[in-house]
Amino acid sequence: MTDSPLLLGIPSKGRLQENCAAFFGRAGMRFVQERGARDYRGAVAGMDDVEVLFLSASEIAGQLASGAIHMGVTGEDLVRETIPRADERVLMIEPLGFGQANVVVAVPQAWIDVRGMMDVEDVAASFRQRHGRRLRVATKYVNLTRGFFSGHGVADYLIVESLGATEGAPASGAADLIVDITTTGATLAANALKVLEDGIILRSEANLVGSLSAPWGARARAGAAAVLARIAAQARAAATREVRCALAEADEPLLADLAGRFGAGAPFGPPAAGQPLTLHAPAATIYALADWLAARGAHTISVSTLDFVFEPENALMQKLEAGLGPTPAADGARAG
Ligand SMILES: Nc1ncnc2c1ncn2[C@@H]1O[C@H](COP(=O)(O)OP(=O)(O)OP(=O)(O)O)[C@@H](O)[C@H]1O
Ligand SMILES: O=P(O)(O)OC[C@H]1O[C@H](OP(=O)(O)OP(=O)(O)O)[C@H](O)[C@@H]1O
Ligand SMILES: [Mg+2]
Repeated sequence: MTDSPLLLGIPSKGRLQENCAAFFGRAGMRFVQERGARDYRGAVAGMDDVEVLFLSASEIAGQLASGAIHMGVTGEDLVRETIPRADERVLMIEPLGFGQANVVVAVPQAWIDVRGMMDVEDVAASFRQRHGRRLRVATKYVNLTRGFFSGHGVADYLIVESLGATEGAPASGAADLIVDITTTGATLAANALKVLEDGIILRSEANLVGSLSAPWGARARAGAAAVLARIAAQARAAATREVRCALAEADEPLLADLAGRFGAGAPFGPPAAGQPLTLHAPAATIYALADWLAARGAHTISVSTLDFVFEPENALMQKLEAGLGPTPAADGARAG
């Protein structure tokens, strides 16, 4: 009986690739491609239960939906567009803080009276009368567009499916307005387009996503637990500073006061006589915390960053386990 390792989809090109590699790097995961950069399968050094597949961001969304991979990094825009009723088929485990982009409705700047979706509804209604045809929307986000337009009562329009350079469609006459993704707005501006005031369909960013239809055997779960433990430990470390100081009366009431004022904990307890006090404090509080400690006679208040803080409980793995339900009795049967 075979039990599949965790199949983890990582963007191999495009906007998300570099940030994604850097993210896993910070979490202590180094990808090994034995046959060089063109090898589309890989491993993670020191993680036997994980196999990495290098795919495009849109393929990752598709393979999470079909259950061909267990976990992957992709944009929420692709998840919502590619997977009907996405919340039944995948679990958004954690937003990753990169790959931010908005899916928006944009119209020619020359349409000065058109500011919001209500105006688009008016334009759509009068378009056939005035031009003898329906309003045309160029996009590759066909499903997101349909949902958003129907939510705003716009029905009389035609989608022109676009495979690239969507922003050029109004100028070339291929469509009248567009739905596309934007980050800086530079491409929209260069094409004399403007975003409607209520035209943000989705605020997207890269997410760590789990598949609810993949065959989650014991080995895949062990692989996920290993990956999520490092990610959680890195995230905890990034939000925390370790503060050490010499302080004569670091007793329980003082520690309670520190927790209440600054959210600072003493994970190793009150120090023994003559030993330094070690605190873990939210990064944003350390200057105020240092002042407060100094006012109480502390000296050599030393602040350091941390690489990892591992704790026995892992909220990310708990979230995944809750979404997956209990391990099926005969894991091996479907695993490859
Ligand atoms: N400014 C941006 N423009 C487009 N996508 C962005 C931007 N910023 C972040 N992204 C994210 O990157 C994802 C992948 O986009 P990208 O164009 O890099 O993919 P790709 O590798 O070209 O894939 P495909 O060949 O399937 O289009 C987007 O769906 C989105 O989630
Ligand atoms: O708001 P901006 O910062 O200008 O970015 C938006 C542009 O970037 C993306 O294209 P990309 O460069 O990924 O090329 P593609 O269309 O070939 O995927 C997107 O489709 C927009 O055209
Ligand atoms: Mg692209």
